[in-house]
Amino acid sequence: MRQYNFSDLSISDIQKLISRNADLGNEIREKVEQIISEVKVNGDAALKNYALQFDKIELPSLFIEKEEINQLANTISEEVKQAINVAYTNIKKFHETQISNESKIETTTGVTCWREVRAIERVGLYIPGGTAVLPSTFLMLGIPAKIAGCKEIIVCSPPQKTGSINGYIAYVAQLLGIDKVYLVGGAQAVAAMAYGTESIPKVDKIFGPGNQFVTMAKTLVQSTTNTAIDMPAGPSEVLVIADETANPVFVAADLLAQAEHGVDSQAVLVSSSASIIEETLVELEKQINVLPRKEIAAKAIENSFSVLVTDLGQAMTFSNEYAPEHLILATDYWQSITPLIVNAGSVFAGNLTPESAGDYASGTNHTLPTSAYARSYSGVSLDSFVKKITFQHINESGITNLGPSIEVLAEIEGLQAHKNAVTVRLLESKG
Ligand SMILES: NC(=O)c1ccc[n+]([C@@H]2O[C@H](COP(=O)([O-])OP(=O)(O)OC[C@H]3O[C@@H](n4cnc5c(N)ncnc54)[C@H](O)[C@@H]3O)[C@@H](O)[C@H]2O)c1
Ligand SMILES: N[C@H](CO)Cc1c[nH]c[nH+]1
Ligand SMILES: [Zn+2]
Repeated sequence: MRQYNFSDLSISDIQKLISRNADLGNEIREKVEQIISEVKVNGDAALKNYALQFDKIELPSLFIEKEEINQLANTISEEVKQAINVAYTNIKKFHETQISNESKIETTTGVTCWREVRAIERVGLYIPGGTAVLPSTFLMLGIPAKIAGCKEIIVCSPPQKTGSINGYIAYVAQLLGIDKVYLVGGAQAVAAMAYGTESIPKVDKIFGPGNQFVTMAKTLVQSTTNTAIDMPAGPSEVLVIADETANPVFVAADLLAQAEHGVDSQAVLVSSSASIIEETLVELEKQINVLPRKEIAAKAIENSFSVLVTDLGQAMTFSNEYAPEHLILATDYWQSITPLIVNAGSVFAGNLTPESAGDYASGTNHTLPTSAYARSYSGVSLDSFVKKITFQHINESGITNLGPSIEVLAEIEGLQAHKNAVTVRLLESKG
């Protein structure tokens, strides 16, 4: 982990730190463009070839259905089912609070405006399954999709060594009432959902996190098809703000929790205490050695850094520039700095709040913007699965009241037909 002192950093140093590993872009873009065009032209055949090439599996069928899903779901222990049920309940509770209930407004006499919510009809959920299979991501995407009432929910996840999905993914599918899962991963899954293949229907919007191939594919199909995406949700990252009240054992554990996701993950420590930084570095060494994914975590930590700041205010300045996917406030004084937060995907407040809680089971969604997209995007929520359609109704007093203003505005824009659409009604209502 590289170490910096905030007061020694120039603006361009800060820009460099904030850019993460953006220089990987071009090479990955070319590869992903190639995958997308192959899927567009050769459909299912291309998907089977990529399963062989990247996942090392020969697939007789690109999907599994209800019977096999139920059999696989039965293979998991009661203890795991219970834990998944706890997560399911909390995530559902939190997302149900997001059901919107807007009222109609009469903006001026006789003119009523309102919005009505409609579910996006066909959604595609990408559940990562490369270096780790993530049933938790299935909960995070499937629950709001179901609450929203999406008619068709297409689920893609990379095939496992068994040529199928694992029992945990199957159990979540069963809980959500999803009867089909496509065994397709990576950029090819995104291409399939954006263009459609013989087996996989084209969807209106693609959701879900993934590695750099998945994230690049989402970004590309968004600009070349009419399929939307949730957001760029790439390699996981965390920024921990720690003061002298922080516990270095907890801080190191939180940094490693995101570092173990992938070699391209970033774990950033911003602290007003030099000794907390030192002790955390020692803890990192200790804790990393017992991790099964220690090689991955070690690479990510190597690509990560710490910044020594003068106080919590300066820590927040850096954090807002970095715009982390996850922001942990490892301080007893967290309430004093939450008003200063401008950019973050999700915030974990106080020393007893591990980021893992949000990853799994507290209720908030873990599909969040990475690579500084937290500056402009929110994480996935119920809103991501719906459209809000505006309506208006104008009665006779409304057109009499508002019509003349519309006529003037149309006139100054030189749009006579717009003006006429009002004038003919005004003439009619005057009799
Ligand atoms: N931002 C978020 O909200 C969030 C949430 C969960 C996970 N994540 C991130 O998701 C990522 C999951 O990545 P993963 O790799 O484990 O799973 P993944 O499912 O995203 O990717 C696996 C697929 O990548 C493709 N692939 C692998 N190597 C390739 C290559 N050389 N060329 C082309 N395609 C290739 C294969 O098709 C494989 O099936 C991690 O980076 C994790 O940090 C982010
Ligand atoms: N931390 C990931 C989001 O960046 C989500 C996740 C899934 N499982 C564990 N963690
Ligand atoms: Zn995680």
